[in-house]
Amino acid sequence: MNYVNEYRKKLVSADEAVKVVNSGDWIDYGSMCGQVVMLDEALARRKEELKDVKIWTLLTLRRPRVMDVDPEEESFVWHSWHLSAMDRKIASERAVYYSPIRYSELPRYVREHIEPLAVAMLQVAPMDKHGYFNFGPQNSHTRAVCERARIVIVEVNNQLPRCLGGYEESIHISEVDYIVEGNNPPLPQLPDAASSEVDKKAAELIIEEMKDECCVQLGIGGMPNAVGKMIAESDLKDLGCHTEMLVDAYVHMYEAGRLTGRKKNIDPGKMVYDFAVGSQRLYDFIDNNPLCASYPVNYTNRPSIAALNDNLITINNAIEVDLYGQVCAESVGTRIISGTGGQLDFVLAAYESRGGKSFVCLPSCSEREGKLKSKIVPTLKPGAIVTDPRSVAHYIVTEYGKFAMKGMSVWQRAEGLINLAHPQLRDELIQAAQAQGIWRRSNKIS
Ligand SMILES: CC(=O)SCCNC(=O)CCNC(=O)[C@H](O)C(C)(C)COP(=O)(O)OP(=O)(O)OC[C@H]1O[C@@H](n2cnc3c(N)ncnc32)[C@H](O)[C@@H]1OP(=O)(O)O
Ligand SMILES: CCCC(=O)O
Repeated sequence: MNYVNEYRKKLVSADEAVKVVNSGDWIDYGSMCGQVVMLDEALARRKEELKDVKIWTLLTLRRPRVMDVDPEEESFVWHSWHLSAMDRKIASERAVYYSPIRYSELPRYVREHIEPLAVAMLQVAPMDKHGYFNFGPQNSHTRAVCERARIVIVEVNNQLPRCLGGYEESIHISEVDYIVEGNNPPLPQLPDAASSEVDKKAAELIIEEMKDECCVQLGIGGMPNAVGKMIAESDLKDLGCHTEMLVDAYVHMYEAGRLTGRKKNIDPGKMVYDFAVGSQRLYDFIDNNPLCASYPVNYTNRPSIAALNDNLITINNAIEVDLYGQVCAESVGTRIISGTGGQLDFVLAAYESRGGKSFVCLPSCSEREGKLKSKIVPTLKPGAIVTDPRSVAHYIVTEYGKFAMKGMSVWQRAEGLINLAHPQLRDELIQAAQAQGIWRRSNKIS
């Protein structure tokens, strides 16, 4: 079948396409590398005509034009399923409304619980000969959004890698209402940041717990990426990849011969991921690569699926951990930093996996205003969000050690966690533990 005529009929300018948006509408802007660019500029040009257009997105990587033209938030309201560093910056200037959700639940939530969206707009790769537009490196909940929208507008970007499924990695032209040919901006790049000494020490402690053939999930943030790079330099063999976010570290692991996926129980031989953000090297690696399989997040992150892989090792980051073992990975007190994302999904999945282990890693402290501030804290700051309840978190790791706290009593947790704190900050934590009634006389610090 030839789709060229249908393509021509649906092809419009960005200004023409965004005429379908009305005041009060809920619309979706695409996620991550797939957020719209030309359509965003065109919508921003309609600022004076529109009021209260509510925009959904997830993990903003480019500053949207609609935010710049509407500082009073009269025309456009920004909603995110997960905040990126860019969203945090926007949130310091104006409201960004976050919806707390376990990321694995998002496609079903979109399909079954939100009101139909007026418009879904998203970037896609150029149409293939079968009439499909590939979503690029953001499978996520994209297909669910398209199904739930009355009108679908695609903005074609020939820079988007074609990410093979899995499933739900593309949309057919018959399901698209308007096509806009974009100006092909390069993808947002996450620099492959150098690892600190603290990252390296934590990474060594985690790698000691890993064995050949285990399956690796790396979470978002500096430390998990550092662990990934050190895995590439280890002598581990036949590792597998089943992850939400594909990052450069997996390319390092693959190229170093560490990662073959041969022993995975599901999707053997495939690097399974939900979305990818990284350097151009990563985008080139996943492009049309049958080694990689992109899946919606209700496949990658659902604990009962991820856990089908034996020896699932999940490595995520946190902001603070309290002496009871509650993990906060998404706020500093009431100040939102990110979101639950897939962290809880993968903590649950690792424990369900035969031989699996979840690691939440963080530097023991940060230095602010010339003072060391512990990230192991007596209690979380007022308003801090518990990402992983104490009943599910498994290993906590800092540069000073690791502690498997699952099932431990509160006094064992206090001891184990204080041993992960910076040595200069341990005494005050012991005093707090005593005051909280979770320190026994026999407790000791190594
Ligand atoms: C993606 C997957 O594959 S699945 C699951 C992974 N998802 C998750 O874990 C979701 C929640 N986790 C996260 O979002 C991240 O891992 C984080 C936020 C915990 C850490 O990410 P990093 O990029 O390493 O964080 P970083 O150290 O740069 O801190 C982020 C911000 O919080 C601030 N911050 C972090 N800890 C503290 C603290 N204890 N006190 C004050 N501020 C803090 C930093 O200053 C920084 O602020 P800025 O962006 O305004 O400069
Ligand atoms: C998009 C969600 C990212 C995360 O899980 O942290």
